[in-house]
Amino acid sequence: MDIKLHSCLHHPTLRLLQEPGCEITTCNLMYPLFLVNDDDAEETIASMPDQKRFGANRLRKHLEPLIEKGLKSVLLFGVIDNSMKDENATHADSAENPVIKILPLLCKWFPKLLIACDVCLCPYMNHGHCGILDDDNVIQNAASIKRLAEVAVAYGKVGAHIVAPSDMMDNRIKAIRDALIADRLENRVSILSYSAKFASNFYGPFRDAARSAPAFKDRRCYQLPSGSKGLAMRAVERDVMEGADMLMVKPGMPYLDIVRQTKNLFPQHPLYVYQVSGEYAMLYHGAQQGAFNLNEVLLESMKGFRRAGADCIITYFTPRLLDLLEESD
Ligand SMILES: NCc1[nH]cc(CCC(=O)O)c1CC(=O)O
Ligand SMILES: [Zn+2]
Ligand SMILES: [Zn+2]
Repeated sequence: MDIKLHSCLHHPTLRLLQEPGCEITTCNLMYPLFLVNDDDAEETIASMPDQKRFGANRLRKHLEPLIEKGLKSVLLFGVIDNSMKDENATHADSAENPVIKILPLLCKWFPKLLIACDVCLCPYMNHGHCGILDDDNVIQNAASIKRLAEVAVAYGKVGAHIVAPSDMMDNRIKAIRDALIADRLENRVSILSYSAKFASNFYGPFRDAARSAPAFKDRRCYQLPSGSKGLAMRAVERDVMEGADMLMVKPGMPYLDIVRQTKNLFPQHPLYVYQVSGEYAMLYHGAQQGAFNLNEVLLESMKGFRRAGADCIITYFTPRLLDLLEESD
């Protein structure tokens, strides 16, 4: 018999039935935001068109309509002036940190919003690396994870629901887990580990947005080589054993096999995928040059993440997707 497939495809609802588990709802999206200290700031980011760094007041105005459209969760990044950076990332958790300042306001303005904080030292370090360096510019792992745990606890104390360490130091999840328990925050704060985070060229635009590019060398001594799948799975496994509540693969589109492997290995852990700044820029500019329709290509990329096994997609396109979801109702 000739096998017929077109008979499954002639109606939109029939087509949806062929995509089980790939639906995109507001719960499947997390929106990354860059926060700065000047309350009235709304700074454009050259490398990331349509994305901005917000001060508290502008952030509130920006988020109000998005919450109306169903925005469920955000991921916060603090950005400070270079003059405030030092060798110990002092302002990662000081009273002058924009995340520490704005988080309590966000909780008050939007009590239902799920708020995650990126935990790293690079945006607050004068050298731009994700850990503390010794005199030979080598990462001091023990000192780094101690500092990262302090930062995670500080974000937890001001109301973060999720702390998301992106630094990739060894055993940071255990250090953060222990510190949260010591401060009795373990029932109020989840750990979303950037468990399979690859050293990637796709982070370029972000490093401009967050002013967090390393001043010398690169991050290959602590982020994964792009071809490594065994080591990626060891990293994921280690983070699960150390107490990660949720897992992440980053970047997204070039690493869909890793998304699938991670989901297969730990199906019980919610899995995030980060469609990073370079992917954002690539789709944005590609569409602008007429290579494809942005909305169409965006929805296709979302389906791809879901099909590969991602439960939640961290994407700068979240506002656009919220509009698309409204239209499709
Ligand atoms: N550790 C900081 C951090 N957290 C998230 C990203 C990348 C996000 C993006 O590109 O959108 C980076 C950059 C890096 O590791 O160099
Ligand atoms: Zn970092
Ligand atoms: Zn190196």
